[in-house]
Amino acid sequence: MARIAYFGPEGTFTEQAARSLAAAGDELIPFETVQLALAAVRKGETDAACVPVENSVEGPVPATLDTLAEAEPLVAVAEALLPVHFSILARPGTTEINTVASHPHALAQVRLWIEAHLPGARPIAASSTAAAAVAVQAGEFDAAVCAPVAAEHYPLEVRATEVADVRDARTRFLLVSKPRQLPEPTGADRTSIVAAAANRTGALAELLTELASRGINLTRLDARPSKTNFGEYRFFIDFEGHIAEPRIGDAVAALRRRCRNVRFLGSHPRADGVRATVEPSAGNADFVDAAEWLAAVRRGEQA
Ligand SMILES: O=C(O)C(=O)Cc1ccccc1
Repeated sequence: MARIAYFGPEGTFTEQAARSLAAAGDELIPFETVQLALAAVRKGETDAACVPVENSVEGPVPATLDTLAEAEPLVAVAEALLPVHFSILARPGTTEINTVASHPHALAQVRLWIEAHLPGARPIAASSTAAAAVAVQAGEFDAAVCAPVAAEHYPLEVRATEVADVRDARTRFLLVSKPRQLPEPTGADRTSIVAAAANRTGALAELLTELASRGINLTRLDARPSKTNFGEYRFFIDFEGHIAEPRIGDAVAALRRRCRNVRFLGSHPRADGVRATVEPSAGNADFVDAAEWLAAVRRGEQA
């Protein structure tokens, strides 16, 4: 039985994601921020943490990326992909809605709906969708934009369901733990790293070329400021494949050679099950064959 921290409070999308990743009997423990959920794993208070990492409409979740890049290393061991549509909750009897609170990612995804259905209502940023529900319950705001499950946790009235400006929006969540034995490769895996490229002409292009030349398909590239030197960036790179595979290991070792700093953020099965596309001559068998041939040449057994 594992203890799993999640970005809460109860009723967030992240709780839904954590439930989908947890095994029977695991204990789920809410934390008010992404940083606190990840700190709980680092301190050993929990075995893992579930946090949002990217949204198909709003892009990366900066708190997650920055916290994974700093302090003691953590690695993603699994991921979940949730469809994201929202319920609008209000206290029973509320007639006028002047303020609508939610997580900034949620507000950004219902801006048009609010303009059309609650004209003039002021959007208010809350730490999470469920924190907005708590604030509405306390009378601080009139309505909250929430995950559908929030209606089961808070005594609020559901005013609208299936709200979303963009159909089929999705958010990807990570289950993160201290570095430990990696999940087995499945053929449909994702590897994540964060790299501080040297501050010189072509440094990022060189990193990407290390991946491209080994036929590795990127699934995400985000730049975040290093925070210490203005104009210096960290690059978060996700790509298809598992670090146990020769071609992926070869590429990550090349990045380690080239960069001031590389941190491995995990290899795990993709939630969408999409198998890696491998270019001709860039398959694992090709890398193994080339390494065996080279070893034989070096032993003087082949030319
Ligand atoms: O606030 C939440 O419920 C979260 O889990 C973060 C989030 C916010 C908006 C869309 C998806 C996830």
